[in-house]
Amino acid sequence: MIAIGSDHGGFELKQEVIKYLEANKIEYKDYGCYDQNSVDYPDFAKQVCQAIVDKECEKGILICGTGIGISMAANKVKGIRAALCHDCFSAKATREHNDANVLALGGRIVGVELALMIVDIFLSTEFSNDERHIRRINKIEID
Ligand SMILES: O=C(CO)[C@H](O)[C@H](O)COP(=O)(O)O
Repeated sequence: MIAIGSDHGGFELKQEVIKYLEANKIEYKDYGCYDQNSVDYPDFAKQVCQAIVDKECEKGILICGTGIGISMAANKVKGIRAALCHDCFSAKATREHNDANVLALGGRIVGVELALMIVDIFLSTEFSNDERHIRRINKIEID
């Protein structure tokens, strides 16, 4: 199950990502927002990240205007490794090297086709399980 959330700046792209998930029969839960009215991105980051921490969802996708604020908020949550990716290489590398569990996107930055390619790579790439990457990820964790 994928948790997805956005603010108003990411709303349009979130709807496109949802269409992609549905077309590919990928289960998801939409934590909002549900229209283009102005909202605060940390509220949606918190809900999506909590779903992952609670193991209700395996991974998350968070979208705001730039992807920056929402990834900052997500990375404050213990156990969350959010990666802001606007290219395919980063999406692959962050799964293989960082075992990122949240993908952040900027709805005002990236086009739909590229965003969907990034989502596809992020969701289909496994963590390498390499000892050096595990060691480094463990050093990121906050108390
Ligand atoms: O990208 C964002 C945070 O990083 C927000 O989507 C952006 O700041 C919202 O801006 P506004 O309230 O002017 O629509």
